Amino acid sequence: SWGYGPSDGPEKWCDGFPVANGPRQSPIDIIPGQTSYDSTLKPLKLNYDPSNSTDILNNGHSFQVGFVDDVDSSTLTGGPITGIYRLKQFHFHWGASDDRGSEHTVNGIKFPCELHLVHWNTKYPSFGEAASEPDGLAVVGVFLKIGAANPRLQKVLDALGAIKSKGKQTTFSNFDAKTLLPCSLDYWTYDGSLTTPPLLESVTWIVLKEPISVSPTQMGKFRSLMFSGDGEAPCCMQDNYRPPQPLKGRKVRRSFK
Ligand SMILES: COc1cc2c3c(ccc2cc1OS(N)(=O)=O)[C@@H]1CC[C@H](OS(N)(=O)=O)[C@@]1(C)C=C3
Ligand SMILES: [Zn+2]
Repeated sequence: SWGYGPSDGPEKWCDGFPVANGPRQSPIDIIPGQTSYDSTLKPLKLNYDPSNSTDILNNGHSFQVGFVDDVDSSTLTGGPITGIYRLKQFHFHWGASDDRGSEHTVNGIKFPCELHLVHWNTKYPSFGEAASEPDGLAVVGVFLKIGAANPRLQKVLDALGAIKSKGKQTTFSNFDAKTLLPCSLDYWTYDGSLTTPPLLESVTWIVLKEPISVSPTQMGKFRSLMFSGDGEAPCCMQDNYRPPQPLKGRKVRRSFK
């Protein structure tokens, strides 16, 4: 299957997933001077119920915190989307060193890490089905910038010891995903795709302008995870990011002046 190495990484994904060369692939380089302010964009409304995180899983590509998504308890509304989208999971992408790791870039600048909060449109019966619809998913992207240690991240990072290798999973309850968001919800938005296979072109991307902080020590904790499973040749989980893809004429709008 696919990965982030020289033989199975982003340059090879088009072999198994031809949509990799499609018209609305993600991530992209965001060039603020080329975005257009859209006064009709609504404020983002993120109503996350802290009690419905369920588990934390090393899926061999990243780690993800899952949420109960059979009721409208953790939802995204407003912003560029219509209707109600439910939070399914959040996960991160990061680098082997602090000079890279984010998927979206801003004026070509890479951040050391990027958080993705994945939501699906409740007009469809499930995440899996929504994932193949052009308006099926909405992912909120948050950049992490090197600075002071972020206490909001610590509970997540302290759980990583229990899911070091691929396939490991443990319960992770009462985590309020809202605490990971920056003060400002100003955002850029564009039509894109999943950034990992199956690379489906079903995502309305909502990338927050304001980053949250992470310390170098905390970044080290991300890199202590393994792509590999127990009994496999150990391989550190790092550089699990797809580089920016061609814009192909897409417009990027912004919610702020
Ligand atoms: C399409 O069915 C599944 C897709 C899954 C995916 C992921 C995780 C689980 C998936 C499960 C799928 O099948 S299912 N069981 O939900 O029907 C990826 C995690 C990283 C990536 O998110 S990103 N970077 O694009 O924002 C995800 C959400 C992409 C697909
Ligand atoms: Zn992601």
